[in-house]
Amino acid sequence: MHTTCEVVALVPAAGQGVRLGAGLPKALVPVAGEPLLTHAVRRLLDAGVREVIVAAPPDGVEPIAEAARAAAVDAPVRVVPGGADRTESVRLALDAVHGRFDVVLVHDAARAFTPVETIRAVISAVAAGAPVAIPVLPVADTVKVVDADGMVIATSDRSSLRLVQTPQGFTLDVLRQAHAQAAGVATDDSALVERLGIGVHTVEGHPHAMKVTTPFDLAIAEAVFG
Ligand SMILES: Nc1ccn([C@@H]2O[C@H](COP(=O)(O)OP(=O)(O)OP(=O)(O)O)[C@@H](O)[C@H]2O)c(=O)n1
Ligand SMILES: C[C@](O)(CO)[C@H](O)COP(=O)(O)O
Repeated sequence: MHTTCEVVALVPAAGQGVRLGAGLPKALVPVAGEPLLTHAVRRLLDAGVREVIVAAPPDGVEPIAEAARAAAVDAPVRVVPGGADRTESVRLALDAVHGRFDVVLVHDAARAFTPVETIRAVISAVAAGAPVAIPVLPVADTVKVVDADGMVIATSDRSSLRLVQTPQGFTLDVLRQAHAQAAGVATDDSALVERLGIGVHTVEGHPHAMKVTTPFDLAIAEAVFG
């Protein structure tokens, strides 16, 4: 990694975790005795990130701040109220970035176990000149397109398909431009950049960057990382 590279990370953690159904915001759900958010922030700091800005549920900022700050002694963390969807939460965290950074990462709290090496690979790609870099994995299953009745319309060519993970890395200018100019909600931030016609680079993702979405994912996380 470029040692002089200044990196800020935005961590959308304002989701309720409806699909997990744990009865508390997903970022606070424990694995190995610590909240998902604590694991996520610790790995970002271990990868060399200088500042972390977390988007929290607007009615629950304090417990999120506590979980984020538990990642390290004097953890350089700020917490802002998040939005109604992931895109808005990222934009609100982005609005809170002050100063000059070479790279901005956007990283789901729910991908709490992303290896430090994967985070560094994303940072290095942007530091080396990519305006945007995202970690991806190949698709292992056959993929079909279905209609509203569940009938198959087509079988996709999976050789050109990739599963997309986080952190996603950007130059600050590109991420700001994407959120200012690319209208509408998207399921990831690189899609906003695509709408500007800017090329999105990929780096190799990692199975440990799995998103904890369902109770089964949580059981896997506890079995592997607990
Ligand atoms: N309004 C929202 C919704 C989601 N997120 C964050 O975006 C990441 C990816 O979202 P997802 O895994 O879908 O989390 P939830 O929205 O909490 O899940 P669900 O859809 O099951 O409620 C999570 O870290 C989540 O906290 C956010 O910051 N603000
Ligand atoms: C950003 C993301 O993790 C990339 O795969 C994903 O798109 C988030 O989707 P979600 O439906 O909001 O969990």
